[in-house]
Amino acid sequence: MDIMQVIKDQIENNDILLYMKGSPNQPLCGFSARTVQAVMDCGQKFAYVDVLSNPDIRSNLPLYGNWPTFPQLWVKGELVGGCDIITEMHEKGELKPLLEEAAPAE
Ligand SMILES: N[C@@H](CCC(=O)N[C@@H](CS)C(=O)NCC(=O)O)C(=O)O
Ligand code: FES
Repeated sequence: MDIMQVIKDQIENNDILLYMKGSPNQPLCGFSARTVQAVMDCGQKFAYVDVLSNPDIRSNLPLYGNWPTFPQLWVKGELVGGCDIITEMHEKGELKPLLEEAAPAE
């Protein structure tokens, strides 16, 4: 499948999706570590893609979303931001309500 279609499917099929370096339990960069910590603090389930083990996604997602770096948090099909934006939103108390709104009701 076309890589842009793979990315589109991932974004459309996961309401909370974090593209990061490494995994939530083992982030492999400080930017990804800080971001995944903020997301985990909010207590909702989320999907992630490790761009270090997916080089095609690493090289093409920046074109897809017009955002050059990782991490990238996508919520309900939209790019919310990277490390700076997500940690700032978390500090302001804005991240948790956004993720609660996006998460499927249990
Ligand atoms: N200011 C950025 C910091 C993230 C950043 O600079 N990421 C770099 C280093 S991890 C990156 O993704 N570079 C492109 C690449 O490694 O493919 C943010 O808020 O997310
Ligand atoms: S991997 Fe070097 S700054 Fe993220």
